[in-house]
Amino acid sequence: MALSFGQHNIGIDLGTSNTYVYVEGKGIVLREPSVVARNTETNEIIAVGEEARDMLGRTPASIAAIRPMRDGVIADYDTTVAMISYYMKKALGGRVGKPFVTLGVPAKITAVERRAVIDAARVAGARDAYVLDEPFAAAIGAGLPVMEPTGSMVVDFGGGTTDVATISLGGIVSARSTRFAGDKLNEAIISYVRNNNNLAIGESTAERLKIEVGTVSLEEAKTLPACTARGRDLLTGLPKTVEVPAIDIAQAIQDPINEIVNAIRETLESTQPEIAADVIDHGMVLTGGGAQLKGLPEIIEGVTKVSVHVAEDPMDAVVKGVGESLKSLEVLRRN
Ligand SMILES: Nc1ncnc2c1ncn2[C@@H]1O[C@H](COP(=O)(O)OP(=O)(O)OP(=O)(O)O)[C@@H](O)[C@H]1O
Repeated sequence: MALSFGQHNIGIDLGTSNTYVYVEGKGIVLREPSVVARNTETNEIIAVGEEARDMLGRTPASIAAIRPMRDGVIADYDTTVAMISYYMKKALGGRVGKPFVTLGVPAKITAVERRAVIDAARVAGARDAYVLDEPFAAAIGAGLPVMEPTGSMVVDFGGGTTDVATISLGGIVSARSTRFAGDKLNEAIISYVRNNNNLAIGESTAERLKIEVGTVSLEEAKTLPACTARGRDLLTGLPKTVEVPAIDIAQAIQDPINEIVNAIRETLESTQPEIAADVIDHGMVLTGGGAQLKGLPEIIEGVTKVSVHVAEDPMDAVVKGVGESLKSLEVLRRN
């Protein structure tokens, strides 16, 4: 679409864990955590992004560090508006004029949840807003031939949802969305360490342990060093440090990983035969932060017998795809 002076198109991956922003003509300009810190009395915004993330689990009564997105959808509308508005201004720098905004959303959310994302972007200052299904965007971002008469399969393993979809001829053929994703892995680690080490740890510590170990393979985990976890001893109530073996972390995340592998298997089972045949030929592509877990492609291949590839820069795939789609914004606007 030809833009007149002062108009800009931007694409946003409004994720449960991270928000990425793409500005047409510039590419990805911002990658920040989806966290906002507010003063609990005045509601004033104190920090957004990394600075706010560092406050998670460490705030006094006067400050609330909030993750406004949960399970892929808006959980706190006003805070989401404030976050989008902040990131839009940051991404556009001093540029004037309201942008057209396209946002990625999980494929299986309700019409009301979709509407809330569009409204939030408009209230945050968008001239107008559109949404694009995240697995479709991820497939574009991963370079899959989404417009061709051939079946492609993508698994977008994010923080709040894992979206699984088969795509052909510019549309989603079948999709599944499960809330088993990065946050559920963190919850599983918190509960494992609580039960095995009598230690209460926070979300950020669980996230660090998961990324440090970085594997779902029990064999590989046996070869890795233990991780240090600090938290509150549940027996004495005092601060404590423990060494958690890597195998414990890999073990802790087995159940949610199995749920994700099941969602992939079920999607394949409900796929039309021609699409299934294409997927066998080309394999499936993993995107999102969770795609970086080592051993995951092998587990999925073992269950589905389909080859699995991890996209280049898997966390950028959705925003890249949304960015690519801005070129067809005229089509989105007409629809
Ligand atoms: N190296 C890594 N190994 C394992 N998990 C990782 C790694 N890096 C990031 N993650 C996880 O990926 C998730 C974030 O991924 P991503 O930014 O793609 O999700 P999101 O877009 O915010 O979420 P959603 O799409 O579900 O709304 C977090 O749960 C994070 O812990």
